[in-house]
Order: sequence, then structure tokens, then C-alpha cells
Amino acid sequence: MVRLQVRQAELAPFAMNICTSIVGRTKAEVLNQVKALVAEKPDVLEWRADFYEDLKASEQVKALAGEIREAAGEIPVIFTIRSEREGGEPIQLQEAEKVALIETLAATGALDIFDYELSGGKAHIETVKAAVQAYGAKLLLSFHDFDKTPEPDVLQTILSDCEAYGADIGKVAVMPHTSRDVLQVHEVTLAAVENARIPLITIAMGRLGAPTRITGASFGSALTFAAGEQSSAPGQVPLGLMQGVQQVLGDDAGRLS
Ligand SMILES: O=C1C[C@@](O)(C(=O)O)C[C@@H](O)[C@@H]1O
Repeated sequence: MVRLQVRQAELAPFAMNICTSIVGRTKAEVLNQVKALVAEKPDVLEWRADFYEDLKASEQVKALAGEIREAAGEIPVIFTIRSEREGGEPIQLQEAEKVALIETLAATGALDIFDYELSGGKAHIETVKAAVQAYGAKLLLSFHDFDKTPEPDVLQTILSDCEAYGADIGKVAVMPHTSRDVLQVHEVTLAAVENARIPLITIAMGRLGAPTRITGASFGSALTFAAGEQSSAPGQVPLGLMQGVQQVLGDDAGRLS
């Protein structure tokens, strides 16, 4: 099993690193959120740039990425433009413009990991991968289904496609409707991580799926997303609570007896 190497790697294999998302609409909101979140010491930050109001102004986006980097210090930052079809905010960019923006941002060296959706297609994935990896950042290929939990064989294929398409990290987030759906996310993860050579992140969203955000490490998931000032997807546990839980799960100070 491959672990995501960030700050709390020593907690593995019992606990997960925790990521929290910046979802500001304006520059001021983004920077205020970064400042507030950094003070809470998440292991990873995600800039959900689809929330940002002016993605078309690439020079401003570049400058803002630099300011986020500076404020984040040592905390790795994921750059994400979640598409509307996969649960993101409406944006003004076409797919090719999104890819071009990622290329521009990768070259700045300000961001550590770039999330790109598998549904963007092979050609775009190749372009993003080349740009991101050329500048020493990591490619995270992702898949989201806000309506349902796909069948286990479909989920399995999606996770192996992430690796086959050259990702450094793979991620799926799906919506469960039954407890069996939740169990399937864990089962698929357990099977997938046995063969994977990259870290995998799996999430069942919503209230029903919330246990996967807490106990994912036991089944091989590498990272969990917790709510910062605002949540970025349904079912996220507040950051402070999640830190407490993962700390207890991950340390060997005898708090679990
Ligand atoms: O892909 C993910 C996972 C997520 O959707 C969640 O369910 O926590 C939250 C998103 O911000 C992130 O990009």
C-alpha cells in the first residue's frame, strides 16, 4: 500500500492526513480563509478555485496562487477546479482554457498537487500531466458522482484508470444511498490498494457516508477532507473534530485502550 507522504505520515496506517478547502469567491475571502485555516494546521490545503469569481483573469489567479503559497508555508496545496458536472461551481472557462490555466499555474511552482478529473478525457489528461510533472508537482486524477455509488467493478476500474493514466494520486467521491453502498466503497478501496502503486483517496459523501471520512485509513484511503469555514462537499466533519479523532486513531499514546 502506498501512503500519501505529507506531514503526518507517521500516523499511518491507522489515521489519515486531513485536507481542508479554501472556497472564497473574492481575493480577500480566499486570503482570509487561508490565514484562518493555516492557523488550524491542516495537513493539506485545497484551493477550490471553481468558487473564485474571476478564473478568466489568469494573471490575477497566478498572483493569488503565489499569495496562497506564501501564507500556506510548508503545508502542501492542491489546486482544484471542480466541474459543475462533478459537483463544482459554475465557471466561465471551457475545458481547454482550464487546462491552459493549469499549465500556467504549474509553471509558477506555487502549488504542489493539481486535481484534474478523469472525465476531462485522455488528451487533456496528457497535457495536464506533462505540465504538472515537468515542474515537480503531482497529478491527482479524480472522479465524483454526487447522485449515486457506481457498481464496485466500475469503481475499481476508475481507480485503476487513475494510475493507468499516469496519476500520482487517485481519488473517488461518490454518493451512497444505502449502508451497502458505504461498505462497497470500503471494500473496493481495500481491494484496490493491494495492487495500486499510488496513494488512493476514497470517499462516500453525505451523512450516510461520513464514517468513510473518519475510518478510511483502516481500508487504505490516504486522505480525508474536513470542513473549514465552509464545507466543500456534503458530509464533511469540522476540521477541529476530525483532527482530534485522527490523532487518537493514529497515535500510540494509549488513548485507545
Ligand atoms: O474531491 C474532493 C472531495 C470532496 O468532494 C469531498 O467529498 O470531501 C471535497 C472536494 O473539495 C474535493 O475536491
